[in-house]
Amino acid sequence: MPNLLRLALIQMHIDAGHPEPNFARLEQRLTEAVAASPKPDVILVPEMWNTGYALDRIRELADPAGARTRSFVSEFAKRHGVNIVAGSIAELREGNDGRASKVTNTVYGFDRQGEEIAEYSKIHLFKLMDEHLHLEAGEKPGRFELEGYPAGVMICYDIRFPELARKLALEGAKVLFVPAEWPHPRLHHWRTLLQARAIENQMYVVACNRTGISGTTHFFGHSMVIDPWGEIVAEAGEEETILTAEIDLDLADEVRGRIPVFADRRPSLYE
Ligand SMILES: O=C(O)CCC(=O)C(=O)O
Repeated sequence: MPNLLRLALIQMHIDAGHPEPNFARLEQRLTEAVAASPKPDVILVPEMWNTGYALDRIRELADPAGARTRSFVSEFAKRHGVNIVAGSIAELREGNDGRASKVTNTVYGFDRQGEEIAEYSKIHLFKLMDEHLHLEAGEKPGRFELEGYPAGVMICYDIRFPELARKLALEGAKVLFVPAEWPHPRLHHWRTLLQARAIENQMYVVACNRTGISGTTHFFGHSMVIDPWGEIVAEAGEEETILTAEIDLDLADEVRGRIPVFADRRPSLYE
């Protein structure tokens, strides 16, 4: 029996430095997404959707312990019986034992019962946008279970690190979720890297990018769903939209059987 999952990717504008309109916009988009027929099984949201890249004020803007985000997403997921991979947000973490608080770029996953099933903080901070000056990097990969299927999550710049995607695939992930804020002029990097991660790891890649302009930075959307053979199943343009697609997770096993990359690896020579 095919393991079908219907996806909805919320490609939306984000107001940098203004969490209130961002919460309101996301609630509206989530409501639109679950009103569709058929209803999605999984919803994916872009990176840093609560604050955008207002890094100079990120400490005052970040969500303390992610509490507001967690309760909002958990409640929505439960009310509508839908899984949500909730973007990522700027989360303020209080330091223990007198250590200073820190801000992380963190994604949470919630299941249809509203239970938290994933938490991952971006491992590779993007120096070109000064992330490393304001945020603290995560320390562990984002492998989780989604309705019994092995899945993984990486955030934006992380997709430039094939080792991380490979690790998740080796741990069984058949689908990789990628929330992002990826701007022009690097559309060809975005598309090529996402396709490469799908082809080399023989897994679905589901990537949701923001859209709109923030300061001088122009985000291009182009959220994508790519199958384990590298075919683009769905791709958005540059406008706000909800991109939908249906995926069959059995295809990952079929492709892995067709070209047995994982069986043919010789890690002793290159790891
Ligand atoms: O790697 C890139 O070109 C974009 C990465 C990025 O914008 C981010 O990680 O926020």
